[in-house]
Amino acid sequence: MTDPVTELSSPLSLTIATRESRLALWQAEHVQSLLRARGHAVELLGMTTRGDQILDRSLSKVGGKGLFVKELEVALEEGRADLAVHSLKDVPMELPEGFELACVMEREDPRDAWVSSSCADLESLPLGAVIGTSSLRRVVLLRAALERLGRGDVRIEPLRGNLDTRLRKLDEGHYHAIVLAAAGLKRLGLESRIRKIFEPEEMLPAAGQGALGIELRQQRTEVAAALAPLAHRPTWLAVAAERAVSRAMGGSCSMPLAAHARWQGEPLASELRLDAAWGDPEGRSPLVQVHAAASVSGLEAAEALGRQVVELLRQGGATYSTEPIAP
Ligand SMILES: NCc1[nH]cc(CCC(=O)O)c1CC(=O)O
Repeated sequence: MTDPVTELSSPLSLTIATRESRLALWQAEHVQSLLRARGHAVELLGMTTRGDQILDRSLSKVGGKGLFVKELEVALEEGRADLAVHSLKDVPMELPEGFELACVMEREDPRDAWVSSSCADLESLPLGAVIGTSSLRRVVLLRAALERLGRGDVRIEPLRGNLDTRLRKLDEGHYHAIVLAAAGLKRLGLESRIRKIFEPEEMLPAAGQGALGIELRQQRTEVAAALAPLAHRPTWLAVAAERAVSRAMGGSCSMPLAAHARWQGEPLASELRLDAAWGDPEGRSPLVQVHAAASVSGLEAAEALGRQVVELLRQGGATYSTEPIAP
């Protein structure tokens, strides 16, 4: 009997463009090993992106759209690499002409994690405590949670840098606690740093959080065929619904927007429930939180669910981002 894998796609020689943070390298190496196991020869091409260089300012102030992916796309365009592996959360809603998201892989834990050595949770923060995060989504969700607890004394301060940098800044005592994606910590073997996982009800994740996406040039059909076995349809449809929300809200990762989809039972066979939350960055109006559910068997239905949730967000008072995106 012939191997079904080699029948489907003959062995290719592939190069993966990747950022050089520890998390990006882990993700690229993960895809590299999966492709190697299927008989392909796979090399990595490490590169630095603008997003990696900006360490002193909050990304939302810089104009976060695509800061982590542009250089990788140039490498694909120039034929120096065949594919790029991204945290889907960092991938802009609209890819540039000629590029496609060819493969969405099975999602890691999509939730946010509370990291602190001194405090078990929000409730046990001392008076005047400082939490570190620069994500506008986390800021508005934390503010809402702190307000519910009557903890107007707690401050939220900017925190930037890759995972190791952020953990170091916590350990140096600049913050009582920080909030990070559980997926990144787990991938880097730092799960023991997680003090508490926020359930989506407490802190709704960002669109695409925990999922990996593989980008390539359109018309590289032989590369797309090689990636097909790595795709995970339940994740793909869930993140398609989430990303439809971000897209319709004009969103990037620099928006105070959360969108999270979950299969209510067996993936694909049950309804997909999509939750979204939008916060006023200036904190003048309360958080808008909505959800809807539907049977979703394909991309059309997933995106329709996303648009339905956007309609609910708008009815609740959420506004589009109309700010121009800084270069
Ligand atoms: N914006 C940075 C970023 N992009 C993806 C992840 C984590 C891994 C993931 O969501 O897949 C992180 C770090 C974080 O938010 O803590």
